[in-house]
Amino acid sequence: MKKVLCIGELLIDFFTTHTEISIIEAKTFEKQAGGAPANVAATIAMLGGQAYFCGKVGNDAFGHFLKQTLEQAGVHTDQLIMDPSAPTTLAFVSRQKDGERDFIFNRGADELLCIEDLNLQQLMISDMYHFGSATALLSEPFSKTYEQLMQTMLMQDYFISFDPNYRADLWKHDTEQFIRKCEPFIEAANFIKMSDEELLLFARTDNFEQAIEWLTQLNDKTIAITQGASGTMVIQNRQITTVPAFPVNSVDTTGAGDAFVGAVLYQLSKYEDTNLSFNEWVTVIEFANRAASKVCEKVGAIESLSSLKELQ
Ligand SMILES: Nc1ncnc2c1ncn2[C@@H]1O[C@H](COP(=O)(O)OP(=O)(O)O)[C@@H](O)[C@H]1O
Ligand SMILES: O=C(O)C[C@@H](O)[C@H](O)C(=O)COP(=O)(O)O
Repeated sequence: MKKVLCIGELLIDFFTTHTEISIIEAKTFEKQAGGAPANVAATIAMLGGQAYFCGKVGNDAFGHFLKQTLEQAGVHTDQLIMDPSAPTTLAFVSRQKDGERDFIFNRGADELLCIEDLNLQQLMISDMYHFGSATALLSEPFSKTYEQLMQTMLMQDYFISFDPNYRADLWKHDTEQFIRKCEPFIEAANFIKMSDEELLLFARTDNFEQAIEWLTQLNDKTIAITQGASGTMVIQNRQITTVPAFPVNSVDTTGAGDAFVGAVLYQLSKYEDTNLSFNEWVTVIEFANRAASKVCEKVGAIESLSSLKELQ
């Protein structure tokens, strides 16, 4: 089984304890471990895969809670840096009726990850690498570190996975800057997961058909467009199909996208050769839809992964 390293943010998600309430009005919040690439690593480990995480938290109570949560999920944390000079990053999350979420990010240690913090030799022991841009590409030094790591993995011809994870409030709606930062990752990746909204952003159109046409020109990679309860569209060269979602009673979709990516990477890590045929990809996506739907049945990202054990 291949080793998968997920690089990016590990943070505390403080969810409003009531739904359909704004962060302004909310009085109480619930603490949960989160951070998109960390959620991916936890999913892989919970499914029985070999997951590694690389990122930075503060050497404070929140940082220790996060490290412990990842380790309990079975993720290797040798490359998780605990910085005594910065607080752990916090996100405040409110959930609306339509499943949309509002975020306020208090950035801390995660954005301070430098290449000098890392033991590159140890990082290179993995075979597959997952990048997600939610906070990583936003500011230096983390964005530089991220680009350098991606280029290093690309030169070594490792398998690269990418999830753009657009957060409008973090990027202050500067979609051009977001697209520009993501483009090298889209070019380098073997597997990309995007939501349908992100697809329209990258294809620079409001027309879904035109956006799909743009996608079919990205050769030699497999792209999954997640569409919530409508399932996932999978595209490889010019082949396209939609794999239906698993119907569930969804209470919170936070982490569904990450569980989806984690489940894809877990399945891929079991193959000797990751150059799968289109039909093999469809089977992988069916499994990932099932894993993602499980996460929708509970609140939170990593906390709702316990039900994945039955899928092992
Ligand atoms: N309400 C739902 N019912 C069943 N499955 C869902 C639901 N919402 C999401 N999923 C599953 O989770 C995957 C990712 O969800 P989505 O919300 O599209 O991603 P993201 O969290 O990245 O925005 C979907 O492709 C689907 O398989
Ligand atoms: O990393 C973030 O942006 C916040 C995460 O903590 C949160 O867990 C999340 O948004 C998960 O992403 P999703 O899978 O796209 O719901």
